[in-house]
Amino acid sequence: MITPHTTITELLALLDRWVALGWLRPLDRALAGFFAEQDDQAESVVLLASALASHQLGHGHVCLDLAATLAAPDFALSLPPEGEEGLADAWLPSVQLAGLTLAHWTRALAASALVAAGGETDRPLVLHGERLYLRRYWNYEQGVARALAARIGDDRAVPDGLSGWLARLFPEPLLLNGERQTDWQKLACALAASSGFTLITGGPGTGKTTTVVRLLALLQGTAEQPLRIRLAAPTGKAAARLTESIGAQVASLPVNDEVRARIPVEVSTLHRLLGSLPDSRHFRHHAGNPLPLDVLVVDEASMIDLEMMHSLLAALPAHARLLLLGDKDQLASVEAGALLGDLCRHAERGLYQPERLAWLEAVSGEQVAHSALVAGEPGRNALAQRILMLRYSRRFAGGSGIGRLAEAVNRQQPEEARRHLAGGDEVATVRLKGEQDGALNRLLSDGRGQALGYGHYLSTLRDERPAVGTAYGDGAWHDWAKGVLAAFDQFRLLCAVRRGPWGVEGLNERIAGLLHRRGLLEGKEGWYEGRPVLVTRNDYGLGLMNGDIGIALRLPEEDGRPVLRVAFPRNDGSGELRFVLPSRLSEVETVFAMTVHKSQGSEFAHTAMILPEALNPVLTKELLYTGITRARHWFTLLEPRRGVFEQAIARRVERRSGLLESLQG
Ligand SMILES: Nc1ncnc2c1ncn2[C@@H]1O[C@H](COP(=O)(O)OP(=O)(O)OP(=O)(O)O)[C@@H](O)[C@H]1O
Repeated sequence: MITPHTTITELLALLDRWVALGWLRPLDRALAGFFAEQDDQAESVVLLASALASHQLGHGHVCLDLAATLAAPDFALSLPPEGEEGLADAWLPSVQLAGLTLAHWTRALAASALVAAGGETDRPLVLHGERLYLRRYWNYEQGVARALAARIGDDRAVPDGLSGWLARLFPEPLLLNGERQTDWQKLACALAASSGFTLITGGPGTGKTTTVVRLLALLQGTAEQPLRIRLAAPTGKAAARLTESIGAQVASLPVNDEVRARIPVEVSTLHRLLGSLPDSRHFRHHAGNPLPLDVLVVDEASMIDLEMMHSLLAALPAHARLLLLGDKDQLASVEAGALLGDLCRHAERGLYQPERLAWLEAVSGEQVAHSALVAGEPGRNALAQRILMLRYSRRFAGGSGIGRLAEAVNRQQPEEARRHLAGGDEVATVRLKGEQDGALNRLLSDGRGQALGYGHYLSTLRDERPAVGTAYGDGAWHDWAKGVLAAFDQFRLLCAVRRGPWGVEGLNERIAGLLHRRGLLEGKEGWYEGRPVLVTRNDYGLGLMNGDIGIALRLPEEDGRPVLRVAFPRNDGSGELRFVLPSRLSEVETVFAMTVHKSQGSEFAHTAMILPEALNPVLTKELLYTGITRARHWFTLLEPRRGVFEQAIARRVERRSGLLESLQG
């Protein structure tokens, strides 16, 4: 157990033990060892804090929150990792840290030569209140806070004729059951038209894309010079999805062709926008070489991590408008930082200044009314004036089971959520009896009712294959591959965890085996036709990004010989495919089942989510909400044990960062 008297040798032995258990990364342990060499006076609790701060980065936290760590060590540090409950209890942080007090820990850190506690710039660790940062992440957080603060203060001249434009772009009053409702989309447009920085948050189908397309029309239509507008998203998949939805929206805008032609319909990834440099965390665009644009829209902003946000803000010219779109209730990025969640912490309550609200009402002709709204305090809540939450989902309007289930989970109402799970065709739950449960196998291959399973894409693969003898280069191969990829997106199994019987790894093996047994797949190991794969690492040479999904298909070579190649969508809005030989793909894994984290930015007509048998650190209401909202038409919850769903609803992600505090000064 760690106490103020623990020696460095004892501490490093504990860290070694945690590494051996797979609880800490070798990198986290190495950092503590490095600091021990740098400072022979270092106290063991300082070295411990450095290893834990590094460990927390691997779990998405920008810093180590000392108080939260001591209050609930195992939960705060996400230990033991999923699937290892009950093992090695003596090594749990709750046991090992029991002898440490917050007062002693912060005092030791503040006194350490390794730690900047009063603005020193040459120390590798930074203590701010009860939060300990590795220097690089402190710099990112401060950089982002400074850049955002400048943009939050950036009021723009109100475009000429704003009211008229709003009336033209939003011609119909929003009616719900015959009653007039506040049109938050129109308000978001008014808010964004008068700001250099706007954040629009809303659940699935609340109209974020529609709003931004209309806003872009308004900005182009009222600009003196044509504006250079760029659209981006954190992943290729999210970019492709936005590209798809934006095209139709632009086509139906009530504006003249000149304005319409100036609204881009292509969406790139943030990496491509910034110009990623191979094998480097740096980009071609930065403060010294800013992006050549006037307006930047970033969708799926919940997936932007702190480092990316730092790079993005640095590369954005001061005059450019920035619009962030996203769903604040979704899981944050896997990397450190939960920016959207941090920035939107008060979005439900609005916190608009009375004069700002009065202006918004006057210019839009809307009445701002919602029971959750609270007025902002005079001279405060500057950030809140730039944020608008869309509150009405058109996709999940009225009686939608998926919408109601997602909302109940988001509001942490387990009983209500359970009621929605019981009702109807759209949403269903299946109680599993074991790993080889017949109902599970049927669902995976055949789906349920109209909701499809994996058998669907495999029958597309088999039945729509071009006739024998169709030549290499014939467009029929391309169309077939596109059809198979689209059919695969009709259904996906999502898992909360990677390990254990209900984790991605085991399930992928079992599903391949199942489909093989049923004669739907020719193989179940290695490369076989129909194998769906997920790219797990960016490969700039091949133009594949982490998260891209492809399917192995047999196509003819130039000489007619059939060869297995993996078809990937290009994800650049072109609708084109790229075919890659399996031998060139080293960082891929089979993806019948995928984690909820990896599914962010994607949607499937039928989404099934399987929970593990016991609660573990990753199970939170955000994870459930993100999984449920991946479903477009049908959602199925698979439960090996009753009760885990309810327990997960009761827990929230608590990402540690000081961004909001820094912004509010
Ligand atoms: N003001 C509106 N009037 C009519 N239809 C609308 C309006 N706003 C949105 N819609 C429709 O509602 C659906 C969802 O809108 P949109 O795609 O803009 O939402 P979103 O929040 O961007 O969704 P996602 O969750 O996919 O990101 C679309 O079919 C869109 O055409």
